[in-house]
Amino acid sequence: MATVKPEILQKAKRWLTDAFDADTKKEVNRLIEEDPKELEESFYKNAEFGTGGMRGVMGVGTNRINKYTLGKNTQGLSDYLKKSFPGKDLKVAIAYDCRNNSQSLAKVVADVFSANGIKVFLFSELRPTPELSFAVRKLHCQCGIVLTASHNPPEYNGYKVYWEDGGQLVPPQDEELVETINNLEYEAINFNANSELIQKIDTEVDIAFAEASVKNGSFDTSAEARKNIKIVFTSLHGTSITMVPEVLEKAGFTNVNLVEEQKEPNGNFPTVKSPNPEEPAALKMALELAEKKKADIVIGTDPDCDRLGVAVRNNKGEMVLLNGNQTMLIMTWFLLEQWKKQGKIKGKEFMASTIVSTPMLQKLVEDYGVKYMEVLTGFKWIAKLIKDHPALDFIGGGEESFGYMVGDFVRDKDAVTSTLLACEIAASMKAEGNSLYNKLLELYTKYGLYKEELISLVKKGIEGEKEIKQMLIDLRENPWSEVDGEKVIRVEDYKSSKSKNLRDNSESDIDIPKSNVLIYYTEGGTKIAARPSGTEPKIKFYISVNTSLDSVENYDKKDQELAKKISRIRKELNLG
Ligand SMILES: O=P([O-])(O)O[C@H]1O[C@H](COP(=O)(O)O)[C@@H](O)[C@H](O)[C@H]1O
Ligand SMILES: [Mg+2]
Repeated sequence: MATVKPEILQKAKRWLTDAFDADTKKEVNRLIEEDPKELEESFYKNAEFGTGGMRGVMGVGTNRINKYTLGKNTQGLSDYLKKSFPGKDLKVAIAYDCRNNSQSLAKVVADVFSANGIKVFLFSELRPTPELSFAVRKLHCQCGIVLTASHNPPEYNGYKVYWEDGGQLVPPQDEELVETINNLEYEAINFNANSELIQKIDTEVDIAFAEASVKNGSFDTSAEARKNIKIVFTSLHGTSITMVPEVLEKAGFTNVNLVEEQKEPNGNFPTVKSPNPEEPAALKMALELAEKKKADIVIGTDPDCDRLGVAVRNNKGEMVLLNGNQTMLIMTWFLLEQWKKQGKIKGKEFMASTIVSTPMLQKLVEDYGVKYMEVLTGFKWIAKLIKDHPALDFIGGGEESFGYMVGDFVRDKDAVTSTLLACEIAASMKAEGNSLYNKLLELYTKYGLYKEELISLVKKGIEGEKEIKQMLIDLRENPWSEVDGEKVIRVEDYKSSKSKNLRDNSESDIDIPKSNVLIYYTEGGTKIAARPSGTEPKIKFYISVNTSLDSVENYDKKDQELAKKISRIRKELNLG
């Protein structure tokens, strides 16, 4: 049997003291005696806040999601809220998703806040994450929490933290909060709930959120056009079932077919390998139903209903899954057209995306006379832009990772309104004798044909983390100088905030917060970004290539050329 490292044993033994319950101690003892490897994985560090809150595997230990790690977060957050809003009557809203333990962990979080004298609004059942963002502002809370691990595998859970603007926590608050949490002992967690301070919420917020979603996601498409579009929708066992079908109906979409087998919320996600609409396999059942029903559009949402996958028929009538960049492009185009039609583009509007998303978006947005802004990966950064620019109007924003945000009534990506918007676009295009897919190709003829591919290499645990770190160190030491026969002309290193022009060796500063991201640009317009995921044990490589497209008819041929180029790049750079 492998021996346990003394420092790990010391940390684990801390969990055998009176601050922990009998079941926890029993499991820690079991790990000490039987599973030193798992013990090390569970205790080698504290679970960290990443791109979208704290996420981890459920279980005992400092690096796991359990009532003690989340209790400590909540105790730290309670202390931090008191410091941040002195003298205010503090209020927080709490939502949870379909995952195993989400409901009981939500209760722990509610208990700890209330024990600290903080008023709690707790949804009585599972709800979408965007509804929580909405609720924070509607109920004038200083903070909000969602118990979810988004689209991660079933063994995960997590803790998303929202601030008073409805966006997820960003610097400097996130660092200050982590410091407060790390300085706490487990004995300091106050679990003694004050049930008088916990108020269940549902209908009132549901109605307001549904109305706001319909208002923000519907435009001037006729009632008849909406009836004419055949939709297949799947909630993939997640929270969207509580809201999306209702919102579609309210907006006048009458032909909605739900994937019955996936309607039931279930944290084991029994009908899918992974509840991530980014992975084509997740939409398999929905696509099968679409063939039976001869549907025009298929939409599936992730467990906490902030990301969505959209599939539509191509010009040969086959269903194809759009990637996040494509969904973002078509939604952005549609919103811009609507704002233009309504005479609302006046020079103080903006749209936003992230540094690993398609460069095509900027061209599209600026073509409409709208300002384009780019931030680090994560919708929290887009939400921060809205907060930081109160004098500007936010039209919408998205990213490579599936998900979109329409307007500013929700300050995170929102698969409720985005589902509605996707159906609205499909209906409006069909009514014009066009299609959503063909419209996308038309955009390519205007702005250039961009093709993107995300390569995610899974590297789990302590070893995986080391390997990912090393890969980025290696890349910094031996940067790519040529890719697919094209010279690299610029390298951006977001860790050192330096952008290096390799043509004249000049350097300039990058004016966004530091992050472990490298981006390469070649003379041929290829862009390759590399970064560790902040939500899963993965390193991510984002490849973007482009060419011109003279007509929609030539799309398939040109698209294949770009696909070949991407696979050459993958091979050359050894990206799996
Ligand atoms: O996972 P979600 O749906 O909460 O979404 C969160 O994580 C995604 C993946 O992040 P990473 O590339 O660091 O893994 C981000 O793209 C997204 O903006 C963020 O809100
Ligand atoms: Mg999600």
